[in-house]
Amino acid sequence: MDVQTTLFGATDTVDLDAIERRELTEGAWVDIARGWLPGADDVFDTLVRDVPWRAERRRMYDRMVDVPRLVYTYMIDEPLPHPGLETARDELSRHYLAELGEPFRTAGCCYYRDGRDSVAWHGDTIGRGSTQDTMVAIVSLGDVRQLHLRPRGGGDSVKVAMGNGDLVVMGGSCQRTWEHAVPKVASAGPRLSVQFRPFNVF
Ligand SMILES: O=C(O)CCC(=O)C(=O)O
Ligand SMILES: [Fe+2]
Repeated sequence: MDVQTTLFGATDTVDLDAIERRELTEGAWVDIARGWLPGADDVFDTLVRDVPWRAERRRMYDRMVDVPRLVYTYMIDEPLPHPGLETARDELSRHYLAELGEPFRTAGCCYYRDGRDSVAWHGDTIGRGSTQDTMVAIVSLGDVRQLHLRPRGGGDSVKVAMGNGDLVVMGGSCQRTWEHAVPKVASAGPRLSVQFRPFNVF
């Protein structure tokens, strides 16, 4: 019996055969695998309960504003709050090793409580993402939200729905040549995002 079979039962394994790649411009791409994470409902419940969620405030020009989502980042070697996430990270590391050249090490978590929570346009360019190709692998849990992507130089944007258990991987030059956002919506239930990143990519 392999680890995945032990954790999730014989029919539930983390299957990366069903990934579809969408090439963007300038060497950026997104991989999408729908319903990828086994036991997504259980992972959602556990994360809502057990992640030490933090509300952050940021300086915006001359005033402090609430960051419109709750966050917590599991750093290198910090145990993850659900075994399914450890399996997912290790399976992603194995699947992408030849292309990425290193494993996924950290897990950033975001909690979008309702449609008012969001993340503004940005690239994950703290650390190496500003100069090197890298990957950010997102596992989405809970209600559906849209990941919007747009080329930094201008051009058509791309919208990717992220539903419960879906995997969306941004790769290649995506963090430095494109930006991404999760816009506010009129109505949405809670959604969690877990972003696996290699060392020194934030
Ligand atoms: O909610 C998401 O899936 C994306 C979050 C994100 O882009 C980030 O935290 O850098
Ligand atoms: Fe991001």
